[in-house]
Amino acid sequence: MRLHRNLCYAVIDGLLLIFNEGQYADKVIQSLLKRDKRWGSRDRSFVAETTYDIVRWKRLYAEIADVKEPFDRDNLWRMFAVWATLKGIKLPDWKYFQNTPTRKIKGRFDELSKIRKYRESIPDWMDQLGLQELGEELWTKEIAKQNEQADVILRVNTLKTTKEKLQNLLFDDGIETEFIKGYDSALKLKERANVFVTKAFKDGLFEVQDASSQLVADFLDVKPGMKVVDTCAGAGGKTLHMASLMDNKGQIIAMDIYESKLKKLKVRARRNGVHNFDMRVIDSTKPIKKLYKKADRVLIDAPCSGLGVLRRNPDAKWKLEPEFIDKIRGTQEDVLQQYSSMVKPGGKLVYATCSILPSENQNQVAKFLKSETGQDFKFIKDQKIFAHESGYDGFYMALMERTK
Ligand SMILES: C[S@@+](CC[C@H](N)C(=O)[O-])C[C@H]1O[C@@H](n2cnc3c(N)ncnc32)[C@H](O)[C@@H]1O
Repeated sequence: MRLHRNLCYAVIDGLLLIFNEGQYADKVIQSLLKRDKRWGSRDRSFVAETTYDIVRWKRLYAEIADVKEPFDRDNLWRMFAVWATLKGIKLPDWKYFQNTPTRKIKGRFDELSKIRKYRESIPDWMDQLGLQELGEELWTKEIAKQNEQADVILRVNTLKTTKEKLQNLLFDDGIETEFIKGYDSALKLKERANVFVTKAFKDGLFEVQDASSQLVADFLDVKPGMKVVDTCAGAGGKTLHMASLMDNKGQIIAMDIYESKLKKLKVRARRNGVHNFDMRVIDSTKPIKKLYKKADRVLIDAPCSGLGVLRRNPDAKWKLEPEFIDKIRGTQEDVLQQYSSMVKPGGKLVYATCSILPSENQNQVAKFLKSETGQDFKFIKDQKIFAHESGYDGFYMALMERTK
């Protein structure tokens, strides 16, 4: 591979914004990709993937390059040189790469690879937390997998098409996909591609949604005609999936504390041809009280640390803080207590997170079931999904039923 100067500059500019200005990697990359209309798909994927790679391996590369935060441009060029050297890319004779100690870089890499927190490039606190919650063996395997690039998975919108038809349409656009056993509506891209520019996407024939996340709507066992509350709906990935499983029949009430997120759901729903839903912003306890014991199904897709989805959000390794995880555990407890009240007797409740930590998952469910509110519920089953076992995002889901 030959390095092109303007593409490398774009990566360095992006890293400055992500590391020093605290901007989100996906947003920064999106805007970097608009920089030069002449860039082809290879150039764009170089910028996106190199930036993500250096974000993912920040701690390891900074340690090897012997640079400290806040990084200046020279520091970032040194980290870039580490990235290129470890990838086996020949460094051009630009001033930034003069005197790059190639052999020393490889030696430092071998040395640091013996220590998990450097090898997996994670903060000390995260390594301790993972170890404490999952134990050495599980944590070591999972965090290694969380550093791999995630596949692109589509969820076919069965309101508008079938898996086979969509596969053929995408094939005509040069995008090859395959079915995934055990995931009814999923298509996996054989190679990364920008699927958002396809006519099939604009026509609402699919959404991008990880395979693990696609299991949640099925787990809740929604049926056409039911009254379903999606309490933490956000931009509605799971609302849309449930609507298609319900064949647009019945009612889904999508709630969130942020109106801006629900507005995105509205746009997606229009594209998907979903119309069996209403939206409610949770700005008081009123919308919850109004639905007391009214819902056949309630989904709590709870806010969480996101430690199961580091593959697609590598900058979360640097943005997350242990205090935030403590706070979010409190929110998880609250939402379980409050939102479970909407399930009617005989109705079902799913609590889900994209975390792999027991303290956000099964321990929360156990605490809920022991509480006074939880006395009205019985535990049916749960599923703990680890990326290193499934190949998809780390996830948790628990199914409960209201008995009285
Ligand atoms: C895991 S995300 C939801 C993802 C979404 N269900 C999907 O499938 O695309 C969690 C959501 O919970 C929302 N949230 C945070 N605190 C909340 C609360 N107390 N009540 C309701 N929603 C909350 C966040 O705004 C966020 O959209």
